[in-house]
Amino acid sequence: MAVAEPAAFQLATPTRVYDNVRMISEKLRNCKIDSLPERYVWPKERVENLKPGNHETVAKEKEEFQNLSIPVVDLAGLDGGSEEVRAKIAREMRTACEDWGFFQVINTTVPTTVMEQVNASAREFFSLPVEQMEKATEPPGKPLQGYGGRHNFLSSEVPWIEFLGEHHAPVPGVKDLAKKVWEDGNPKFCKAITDYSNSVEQLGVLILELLAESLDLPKDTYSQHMQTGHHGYWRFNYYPACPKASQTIGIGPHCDPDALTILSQDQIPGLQVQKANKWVTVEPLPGAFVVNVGDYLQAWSNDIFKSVEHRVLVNEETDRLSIAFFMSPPRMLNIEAHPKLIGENQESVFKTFTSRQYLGLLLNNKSNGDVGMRGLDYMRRETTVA
Ligand SMILES: O=C(O)CCC(=O)C(=O)O
Ligand SMILES: [Fe+2]
Repeated sequence: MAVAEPAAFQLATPTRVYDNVRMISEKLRNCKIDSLPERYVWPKERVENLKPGNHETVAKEKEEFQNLSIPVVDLAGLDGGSEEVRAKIAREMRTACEDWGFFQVINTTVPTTVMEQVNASAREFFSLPVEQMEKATEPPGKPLQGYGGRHNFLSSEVPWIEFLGEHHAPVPGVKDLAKKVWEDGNPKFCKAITDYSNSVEQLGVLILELLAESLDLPKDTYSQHMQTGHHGYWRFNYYPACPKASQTIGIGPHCDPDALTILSQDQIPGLQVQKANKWVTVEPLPGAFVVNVGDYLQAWSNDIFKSVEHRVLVNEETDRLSIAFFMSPPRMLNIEAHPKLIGENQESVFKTFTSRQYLGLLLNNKSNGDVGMRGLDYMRRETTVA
């Protein structure tokens, strides 16, 4: 294995304290400032074709891209127990994961009340005074946990986002997090997140089973790694309205360093997926989840499924909330393709690696899309890591 184990997850630059995006948004709206602070302005070389994330953008794209849109897979047929229907749904997912790396699922078993409660909890958190939200800020060694809102990490330009995230597995972190923010530990908030994480994780397991079946592999090929010691991480992404939406970005282009991501977005468009050199906006569908292949699933599938670059636009008038759940195998598990997917006398496309090594590689800033090479490209057999 050519990639060295990281000493510790480190930030490229020390954290400095700035206004958070909600404060800047308010100052812009009240004309206390008339332009975006420089660190939020993303140069054209780094992000092409920025525009506000709104329904007009979706409508224009539909015309321009001739209705190109990410596939929608309807799970309703699974209830009937028919094997043919299950195989058809699995095939649809496979095609979507090969062609797009993304699809939306509708008619899932995730209860509407669970989604209503978790959305309300996210909104409750992001309406707190900044000082209270910041009680959930983690030290720089944990850049993606707790509350994040005054960014200065990974790149010189910072994204227009506030987030709150924690592990659900292997050890659920929500209670400790809530205790820091609310004196009584907000049991309702903890329950909402726990119920949501459990339901969405179950949906993820089902999708991983269907994807394994679609490749003619045993059903539990991937889902077996989501039973114990696996990582489930939830994150609220909150993008306040930005009057200068064409100058900044909610999340810059990236691929997800996980096996599978399941995302619920509100009805404000913003998520864009790279397809045939175009940024295609994912049209919000009520009750749908956006599912995407992460880097580990691409490796597991021996490059059949694609972990595809995506990014998030912000809206000029309205805030946007998305709730993500990231699923990964245990940190020390060797990630490698099933032998059936590797041709005779051939090697797998990717070297064997663990997610621990992989995250170390990303966080030590070898690659985050910025340096022209994706993290997973470092794991291709033909690549030598310096
Ligand atoms: O907010 C979204 O729609 C997508 C968020 C995302 O890509 C992520 O959290 O990794
Ligand atoms: Fe993502």
